[in-house]
This record gives sequence, C-alpha cells and structure tokens, in this order.
Amino acid sequence: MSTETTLHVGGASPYDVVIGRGLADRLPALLGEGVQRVAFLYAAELEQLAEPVLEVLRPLYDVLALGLPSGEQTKDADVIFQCWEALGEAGFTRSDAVVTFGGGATTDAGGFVAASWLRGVKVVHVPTTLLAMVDAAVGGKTGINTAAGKNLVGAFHEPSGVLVDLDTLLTLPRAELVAGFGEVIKCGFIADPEILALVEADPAAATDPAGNVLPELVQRAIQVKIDVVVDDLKETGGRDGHPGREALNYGHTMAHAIERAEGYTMRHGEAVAIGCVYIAELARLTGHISDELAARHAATFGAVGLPTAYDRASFDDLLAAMRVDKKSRGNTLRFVVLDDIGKPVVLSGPSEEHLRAAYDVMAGVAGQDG
Ligand SMILES: NC(=O)c1ccc[n+]([C@@H]2O[C@H](COP(=O)([O-])OP(=O)(O)OC[C@H]3O[C@@H](n4cnc5c(N)ncnc54)[C@H](O)[C@@H]3O)[C@@H](O)[C@H]2O)c1
Ligand SMILES: O=C(O)C(=O)C[C@@H](O)[C@H](O)[C@H](O)COP(=O)(O)O
Ligand SMILES: [Zn+2]
Repeated sequence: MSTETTLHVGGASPYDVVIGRGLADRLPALLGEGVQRVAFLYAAELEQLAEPVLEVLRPLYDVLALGLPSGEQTKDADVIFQCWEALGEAGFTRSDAVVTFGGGATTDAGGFVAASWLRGVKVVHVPTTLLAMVDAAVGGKTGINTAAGKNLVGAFHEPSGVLVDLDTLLTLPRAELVAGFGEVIKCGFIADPEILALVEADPAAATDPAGNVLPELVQRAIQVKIDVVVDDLKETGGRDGHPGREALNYGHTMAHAIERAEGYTMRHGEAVAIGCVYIAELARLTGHISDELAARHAATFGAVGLPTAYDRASFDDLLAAMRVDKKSRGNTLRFVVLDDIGKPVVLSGPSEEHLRAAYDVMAGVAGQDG
C-alpha cells in the first residue's frame, strides 16, 4: 500500500479510519467543525513523536497537552481522575474534543476519559503501536483495570475518526511490534485466512515496519474488526450462530487471566498469542477443530516470535481469574472457539477436566494428546 487508504466504519455514529504515512495534517478534518479546545492525551514517553501532531493542532485549537504514564499503568482510576481534574480546570465543554496519541493502553484510557467527561465528548485516536492500529483504536471499547481484573471498568464510546500513521511504527521497539501480531494473527484465525497466508509465507517480511506486507496486514486486520463491530457494537450477540463482537475476544479469556497473574507486566499481544494457543487446544479436546488446526496456532504465532506456552501461574489461579471475564454468565464460563478458520462459535461451560487438560498442554506438562 503506497498511498493513503480510508476504511469507513458504518453504524449509528459512522467514522473513518485513515491509513497512510505522515498523516498529521489530516487530523483537523477528523475532528470536524466546532471544536475549540483539544485535550491531547499522549503517552508521555512519546513527546518527540507527538511533536508533528502538536504542530498541526496548536495553530488551530486551544491545546491542553497531558502526558500520561506509559503502558498499562495508565489504565488506572487515579490517572483518569487526574485527567478529569485537568479538564475541569480548563473548562472543557461538550463542543471540545480529546485526541489520544499512543498505544492501546493510551487509547483505552484516553478513550475512557472522553467517554466519561460530561457523559461523552468527541475523541479522535492516533494509535502509534501496531496493536492499537489494528485493534484498540477502532470499535469504541474503552476501559481501565481494577484489582479484580483487566478492563473491568469502561464504556463503549466510538471515536469520530482514527488516524493510522504507519510511519510511527518505525520507532516502535521490535518486541512491541511483534506483540501487535497477537491481534493480527487472531484476526486471521477468526475471519481472514489471507492474513495467515501472508504471515506464514514470510514472517520476516510480514514484520518489517518499512516493508509492503505490513500495510496490507494492517488494512486487513482493521477490516476484520470493522466488519464485526458494525454488526454488534455493544457485544449483545451475533447472528446465525456467529458470536458477534465476542469473536474479537478469541483467546482473551486466558490472555487476561495471564496478564493479571503477571501483574500486567506481560504485553497484551503476547498474552493473546498464548491465550489463542490455549483456546485452540480446548477446541481440539472438545471436538471442534482438528489436531492440524490446533498445531497451526502455535506454529503461526511462534513464527513471528510470539510466546505460545505459559506455566508461571497455576491452573487454579488462572481459572479463578477467568471467572470474572465479561463473557461469563453467573458461574458459567463462556469461550469463543473455532469450528474452522473463519468460523467462530461460543463454547459454554466446558468441563473442568477439559479446561485443565488444555492448561497442561499450554504449560508443557502434557503433549497434544494429553
Ligand atoms: N479497546 C480495545 O478494543 C482494545 C483492543 C486491543 C487491546 N486493547 C488494550 O491495548 C493495550 C495494549 O496496547 P499496546 O500493545 O499498544 O501497548 P501499550 O499502549 O502499553 O504500548 C506499549 C509501549 O510502547 C510505547 N510506544 C507506543 N508507540 C510507540 C512508538 N511509535 N514508538 C516507540 N514506543 C512506542 C508505549 O509508550 C508503551 O511503552 C492493553 O491494555 C489492551 O487491553 C484494547
Ligand atoms: O474489540 C473487542 O471487542 C475485543 O474484544 C478486542 C480485544 O482484542 C481487546 O483486547 C478488548 O479490549 C478486550 O475486551 P474485553 O471486553 O474482554 O475487556
Ligand atoms: Zn486484545
């Protein structure tokens, strides 16, 4: 993809996702008419990277720039409270807007500030990690963590636009870029086999931030997300056996449990890769998918350098954490599994024996037949 591409997100509050390189000057158009003040909520460590965006914003708006803590530390009630206080002091009104700039933790937290201030003000996301580009910035899920678990407080609040500037990936540490592939490959398994083919054909080319495979993968993964959220924005359910938005949660029940067990020090995309390997094994054990498709999960995530095994927390601890997953209903755990590539379905209330056997494979204490 050498030129700019715009993907449109339909629904009740439609918006555009603009993908290209060096796009800062496109921001005012995404903010639209009538905005006077902009709260620029950015990952403080990215001050230099944010400068071209601030240069576009400052002559046009009264800019309140708030540097937030990096990574998962920003998805914290205290940080949100400090943002509310700053917006209050600045007299921020409903005709003003939030711009977020950073990875998924920043778009989640900044998006939640926008969702909650005055019960909702305009927000445009400028994601700067692969993971935030293909997933967190699109679709309107915002949120923070609590002691009980990941993303337990939040709101659905759709952005007015998303600016995906692929040039920002050039400064992204390799491990963060690879983590983004947790969500990209997830999209391949749940909806778009061409993503899997592109990654498997040449993992080095796929993960080159200056190459021409990654832009296609970004576009394809965003399209998977758009197709799902336009049909089921608030995760109330899909049609014809499709789980709806819950499909995007593939691998996440275990992933969030692992992140919590690790004190949120493991990258989300890495946990998603392990979580997808876990759920593929559970799907194999419950007769949903073949041995080959289960093995393909570990092979494809592993091919880009993502982890595919985890044994640092016990099965009992992870099971307890999985119970607070938003897909749970009462005491019944619900998972998204595949019947095949592109055919996600809900698996409700699997036996503890199967849950434990899949854990044993993930932890490396049993082989695939164990
Ligand atoms: N709302 C959603 O739909 C959704 C979807 C997927 C993930 N998420 C959330 O996203 C979060 C993970 O996001 P992430 O993987 O982007 O991690 P992150 O936001 O924690 O960013 C990772 C690190 O990279 C740094 N960074 C960001 N952009 C950079 C750049 N261009 N150059 C150099 N450094 C840069 C960040 O400051 C941070 O230190 C998790 O909290 C996850 O729950 C939300
Ligand atoms: O957008 C969605 O819906 C997703 O589930 C995408 C996930 O990749 C993302 O990590 C999301 O934040 C998880 O949502 P949660 O509802 O399980 O907190
Ligand atoms: Zn995710």
